Amino acid sequence: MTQTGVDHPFPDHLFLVGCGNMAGQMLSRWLDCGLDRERVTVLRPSGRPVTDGVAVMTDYPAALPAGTTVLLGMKPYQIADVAVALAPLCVADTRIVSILAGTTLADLRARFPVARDIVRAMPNLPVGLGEGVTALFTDDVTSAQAKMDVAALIEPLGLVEWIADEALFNQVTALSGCGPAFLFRFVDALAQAGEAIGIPADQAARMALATVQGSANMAARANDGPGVLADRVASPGGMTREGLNALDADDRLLTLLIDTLAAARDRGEAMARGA
Ligand SMILES: NC(=O)C1=CN([C@@H]2O[C@H](COP(=O)(O)OP(=O)(O)OC[C@H]3O[C@@H](n4cnc5c(N)ncnc54)[C@H](OP(=O)(O)O)[C@@H]3O)[C@@H](O)[C@H]2O)C=CC1
Ligand SMILES: O=C(O)[C@@H]1CCC=N1
Repeated sequence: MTQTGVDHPFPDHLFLVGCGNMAGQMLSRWLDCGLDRERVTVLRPSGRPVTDGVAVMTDYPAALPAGTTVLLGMKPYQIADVAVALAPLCVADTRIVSILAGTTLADLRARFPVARDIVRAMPNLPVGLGEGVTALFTDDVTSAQAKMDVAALIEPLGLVEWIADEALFNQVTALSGCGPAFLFRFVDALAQAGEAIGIPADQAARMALATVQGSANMAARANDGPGVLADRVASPGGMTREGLNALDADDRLLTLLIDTLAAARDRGEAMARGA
């Protein structure tokens, strides 16, 4: 890695295969952090521009520049077609970072046999703000230098967590990769619940979102865990305790969330089996 952004080391060249919702957020953050646009190429079938100065192609180049890191950012089921075109362009030091859900490292190694350094990454959408979570996994074939360089690339996106056991990758994806969707649902439900008990809809929506935002920021800065913070809102004999009692009855919320994460995890496992 030779190009240095404001504070961050970036690869000599970044080749994004797909640049939709997720890879687009990653790229946006990297550009904000000083990634040189001339060192980025995006391949996307639509050919839609990404942003000024970033080259967009609709087909593969004849070769990849030396020191390229490839970000696989298309849909997981497209890996077969992508690999047929991309694998011949890879050399031993082409680095591959895959954000494909449910696509194992073994699968990637089989499709890109020449590339030594392959890392699975599971980001989530707030990476665009530098407030995301990205899980990383690789094996011992990937060099220590590549591990450090990929971690450095991911670091400006937010929290980085290396996962020791790939078997946990679908669980982690369920929690943090899918997590923003679950939280967005919660915000919606909180607003709808407010409306259901009589608050005007637009006001309930604004108040629900601001409550979640402020509370998340507070929890992130607090010395105490969220359980203690919840109890601090609840005055003895007061309103919050009654509400928490409803939420906690028969572990309703916990059970719902376990079911939610398990369903997402199971889908990842099915995708890994090719379903
Ligand atoms: N969305 C999320 O929150 C998260 C997604 N992921 C992973 O990110 C990946 C992309 O998801 P997401 O961004 O939501 O999807 P999008 O549909 O938003 O983006 C898919 C991208 O792939 C491009 N594409 C389509 N067909 C091909 C092809 N044959 N070859 C190369 N590129 C192609 C599309 O091109 P075009 O722009 O021209 O349409 C688009 O840029 C998935 O593998 C998913 O598992 C991981 C974590 C979170
Ligand atoms: O829904 C998906 O499959 C991807 C993985 C995590 C978020 N989106």
